[in-house]
Amino acid sequence: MVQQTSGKLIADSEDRFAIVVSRFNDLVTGKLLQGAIDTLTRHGASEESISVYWVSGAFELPVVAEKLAAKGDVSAVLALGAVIQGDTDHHEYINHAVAQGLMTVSQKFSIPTLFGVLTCRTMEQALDRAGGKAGNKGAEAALAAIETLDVLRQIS
Ligand SMILES: Nc1c(NC[C@H](O)[C@H](O)[C@H](O)CO)[nH]c(=O)[nH]c1=O
Ligand SMILES: CC(=O)[C@@H](O)COP(=O)(O)O
Repeated sequence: MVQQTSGKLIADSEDRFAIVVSRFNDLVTGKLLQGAIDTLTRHGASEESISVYWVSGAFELPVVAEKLAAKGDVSAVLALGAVIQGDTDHHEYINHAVAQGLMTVSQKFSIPTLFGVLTCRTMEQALDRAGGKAGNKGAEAALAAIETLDVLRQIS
């Protein structure tokens, strides 16, 4: 019989969630943040268990995520941002650096560090993924945080 483990979509009362959100394109990131908070609370997290930290741009997400993970008093870090392509390749450097930086935090501290960063070509694509027809990447990150924490609890 194959043993399978999956996580419950109900936050544990001991879970503490840190959300790091970037202000660049805050028309979008504010919606990602609200989606994340709404999803966490709808799935059992108390408002008191959620802390929010604002940074300038997506490129600053990993350094704050690392500091929070290193402190050892959060269960998961959700990183929310919206990178929208301009006229140059700048967005590519940001996107790859942020993704790698957040993955490094996750693996270095064994704390779920969720990639809730939109990497879009247009503002329309971003809005579609911040509560529009393509969902809300912040809400997705919140669900992934809750489920991953439960899987980790079942392993250790
Ligand atoms: N163009 C976008 C940026 N650029 C700013 C960088 O994230 C960073 O703050 C700056 O390079 C200083 O280190 N940031 C976004 O979040 N979204 C963008 O579309
Ligand atoms: C992704 C960004 O940093 C964006 O603002 C850069 O725009 P541009 O490529 O036109 O300099």
